[in-house]
Amino acid sequence: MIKQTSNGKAAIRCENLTRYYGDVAALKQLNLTVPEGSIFGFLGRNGAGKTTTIRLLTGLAHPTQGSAWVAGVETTNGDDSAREQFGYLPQEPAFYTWMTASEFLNYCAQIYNIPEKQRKARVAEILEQVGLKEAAKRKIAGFSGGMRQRLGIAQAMIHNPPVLFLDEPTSALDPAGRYEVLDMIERLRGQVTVFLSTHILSDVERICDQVAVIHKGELLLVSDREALLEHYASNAAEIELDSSSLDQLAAVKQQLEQQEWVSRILEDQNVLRVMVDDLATARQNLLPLVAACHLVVNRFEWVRSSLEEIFLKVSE
Ligand SMILES: Nc1ncnc2c1ncn2[C@@H]1O[C@H](COP(=O)(O)OP(=O)(O)OP(=O)(O)O)[C@@H](O)[C@H]1O
Repeated sequence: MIKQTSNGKAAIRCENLTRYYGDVAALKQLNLTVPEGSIFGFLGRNGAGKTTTIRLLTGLAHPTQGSAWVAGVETTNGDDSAREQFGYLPQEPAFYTWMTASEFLNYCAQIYNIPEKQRKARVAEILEQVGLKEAAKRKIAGFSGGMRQRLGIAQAMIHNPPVLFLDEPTSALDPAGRYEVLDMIERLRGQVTVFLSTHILSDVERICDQVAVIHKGELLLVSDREALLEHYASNAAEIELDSSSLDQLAAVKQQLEQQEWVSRILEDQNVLRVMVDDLATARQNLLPLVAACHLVVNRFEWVRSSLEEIFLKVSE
């Protein structure tokens, strides 16, 4: 497993965390340390065990085995003493949509026993922080997906916890909504520790300092993002074909797959990403091979691995 550097105290820690649902092992023997102040990406396909992990780490579900701590307070001992230490945004958050954003947050502040005198100021502060100040008096019913998720993050942060758990905060959003939510999360860097589960690799690649990959309830790797990319860095060439050559794509792909030095080919519309094991041989042979197919190529470049390739490699 690649080394995960530790920069001081752990914001989240668990030992042998395990959960069975009947015969289904939703999570097996998870040992994890999330450094304080990091944006931690918890990456896995649907059904990998992400929600189960978050529910166990926050004490919302009970483990079959193992223990967990958030900000040094145990969450798996059956009481709610750790409640103040974290905020949680579920995968499908529910809102009272007839309320305005500030009414809703005021209500959340009451649940957390924030004294009445401080509530108004806290609500105004958090609305500003998540970029909803202008929408404070608008009813939630009219909010976009991105606005709702930012409001969800505001409710999770209302009591100023040191740790935030966000379960797939971007998966139901369109590209614009994803951008605004990721941008907002990125601005939290250094203020809180963020544990963000997702199946979207580009989100992790964009904002997370640390990455863990979970697959079928098992932790496959945990690493600093850069170390991960470095470790798995394979060389790849991107070939963007002109639309006039698209009908030859399948034939070219087949030819490339037969080469010993090609390890994998990903296809995305008119772009082929050819990953190679032997760079020297590939450099000599790839372009001539493409040229021999009489393709019209708009772009050809050598690139390094993306998280997507790494994910495919480790979760096969
Ligand atoms: N309450 C439950 N009862 C039975 N099985 C469950 C329960 N909750 C989760 N599971 C099973 O545990 C496994 C992990 O589910 P989990 O919801 O944690 O995955 P996930 O990575 O969050 O996926 P998704 O993004 O689809 O929610 C799955 O096989 C799921 O069917």
